Amino acid sequence: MSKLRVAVIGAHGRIGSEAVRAVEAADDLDLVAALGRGDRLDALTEAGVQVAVDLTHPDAVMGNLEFAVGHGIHAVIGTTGWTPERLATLEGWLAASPGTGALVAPNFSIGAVLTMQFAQQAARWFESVEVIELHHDNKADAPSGTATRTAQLIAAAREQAGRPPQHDPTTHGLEGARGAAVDGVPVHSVRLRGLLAHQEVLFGGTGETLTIRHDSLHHSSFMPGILLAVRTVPTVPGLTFGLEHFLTGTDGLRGA
Ligand SMILES: NC(=O)C1=CN([C@@H]2O[C@H](COP(=O)(O)OP(=O)(O)OC[C@H]3O[C@@H](n4cnc5c(N)ncnc54)[C@H](OP(=O)(O)O)[C@@H]3O)[C@@H](O)[C@H]2O)C=CC1
Ligand SMILES: O=C(O)C1=N[C@H](C(=O)O)C[C@H](O)C1
Repeated sequence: MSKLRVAVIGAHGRIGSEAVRAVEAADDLDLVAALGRGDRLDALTEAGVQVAVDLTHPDAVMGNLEFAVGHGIHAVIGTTGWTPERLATLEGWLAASPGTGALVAPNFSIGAVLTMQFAQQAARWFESVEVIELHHDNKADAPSGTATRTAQLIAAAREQAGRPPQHDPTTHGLEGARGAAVDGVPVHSVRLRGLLAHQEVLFGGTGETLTIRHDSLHHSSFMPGILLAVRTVPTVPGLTFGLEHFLTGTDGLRGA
């Protein structure tokens, strides 16, 4: 069977360089392009790329995707900074390129995906909830894509359960002290040298709290999810948001 022809865009970055190694090590995948800043996107078509993995920057990702999707190249996107408007634009490009698939994944690690699902499950039962995300000190976006998605899922679950908006009695204090409200859920962003990617979801009820914590300790934590996404996205046309939609069995979640 012929190997899937894969490109990594952002190939010299923290996660991109790890993705290059993971794709190279996979028997069924062929890394045919590894693009960094300033490289021409034409290299994707010249190399006959079938799936492009974007791990760049919120300022770069839309241009990369317009080119890739416009040329019928499936896309796996880990780059953050997604807004409803950006997703709608990507959906428009996909609609004009029938058969092309794109997965936008706020987080490729299984633990982070489960954290979001557990948080969604817990949300209906607790009065208070706050999200704390902690990342390395070079991260461009805040809150993280994962924390934003987690808060959105929590807010939707609370609304579905008929929970009223959270009570916040704060009337005095410094701007920002209560974090950023994502759909009404406070999200606090810590940036600290030495960290990689971590998140705590804190729930509070009568006389009890529940904390769900996830830690990505190394960029290898994202690789089984990226490889699963690369292998799956050509079979799922249109836009998919969240790796959970590709997690149909544990057998797909392997390294090389
Ligand atoms: N979904 C997930 O599971 C994960 C997502 N991420 C996300 O991935 C993105 C990258 O993170 P990280 O690796 O830490 O960041 P880095 O800054 O380490 O890497 C980004 C790389 O992309 C390069 N780049 C910038 N613009 C372009 C462009 N137009 N074309 C090609 N390359 C470009 C940068 O080059 P230069 O150095 O010259 O700027 C850099 O080498 C972030 O948005 C981050 O949030 C990260 C980890 C997991
Ligand atoms: O920038 C990072 O490092 C990460 N970005 C993603 C996010 O914003 O959620 C995923 C993970 O947290 C690592």
